[in-house]
Amino acid sequence: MTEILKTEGLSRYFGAVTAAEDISVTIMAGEIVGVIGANGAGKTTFINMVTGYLPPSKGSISFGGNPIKGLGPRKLMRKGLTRSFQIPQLFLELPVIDNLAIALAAAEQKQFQMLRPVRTPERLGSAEEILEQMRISQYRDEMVTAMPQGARKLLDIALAMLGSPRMLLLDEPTSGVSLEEKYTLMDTVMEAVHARGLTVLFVEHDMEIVRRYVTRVLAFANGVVIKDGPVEEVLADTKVQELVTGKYHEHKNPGGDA
Ligand SMILES: Nc1ncnc2c1ncn2[C@@H]1O[C@H](COP(=O)(O)OP(=O)(O)OP(=O)(O)O)[C@@H](O)[C@H]1O
Repeated sequence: MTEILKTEGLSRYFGAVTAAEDISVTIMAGEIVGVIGANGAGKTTFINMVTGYLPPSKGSISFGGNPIKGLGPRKLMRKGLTRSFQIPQLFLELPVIDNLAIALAAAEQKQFQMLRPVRTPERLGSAEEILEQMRISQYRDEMVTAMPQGARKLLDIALAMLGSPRMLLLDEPTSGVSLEEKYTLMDTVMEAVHARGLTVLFVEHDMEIVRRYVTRVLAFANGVVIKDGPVEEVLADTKVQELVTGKYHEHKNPGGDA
């Protein structure tokens, strides 16, 4: 396997708050890695730094062997590193197909030109292909507001898959999705991930989802990676149980579903 993402000493401070400290991880191409940690552990801060949404205070990041620190999200997207969000970032009052066409237009153009038509045959073709792969073709011409939460999440992930990325960072893909829908959603996402040969790193609060879909886990606590290893080994670790998994169930999963 070849290395795809490497961070060394990655840190981020907000005044006196240490959101992330000295994060050094190497992800190999094709790995499916889960990121776990209690609320405020630094998971989103880490993802934001890697995807160019937040400048690190210290440390380095390389993607495909090249340094990427300082590059913004659009440049990183063109290099093949994309993400989805905890709360889907969608144009709610536009049809689903236009959300995809606009994302494609924005990715293609150096400067987004509002007055050019976004529905070109090529973009519609790519958009329809990904809608089918994510099993949400039935919403093609619906406004995003007409979609249930699970379908919105799939659309947000579909947006991240446009333009043939190599690596996908997903921030809580199953949050806000009902227990019954979670597995269908993840099965669909993972099928697309495998079909496209993507590397995935995803933040997840549901340990059953983590067990089922990832092979390796990074456990965060207080801005630090306290354990990195095979899923069962990390979940069996006493420190992880003390600082991570116990807290989840109290804060995030009071009814077993967050
Ligand atoms: N913009 C900011 N300004 C100040 N502090 C911040 C900012 N963003 C994050 N923090 C702090 O950094 C720490 C890590 O936050 P982060 O959002 O990365 O945690 P998280 O693990 O993603 O949590 P959650 O599971 O709740 O999403 C927290 O203490 C948080 O309050």
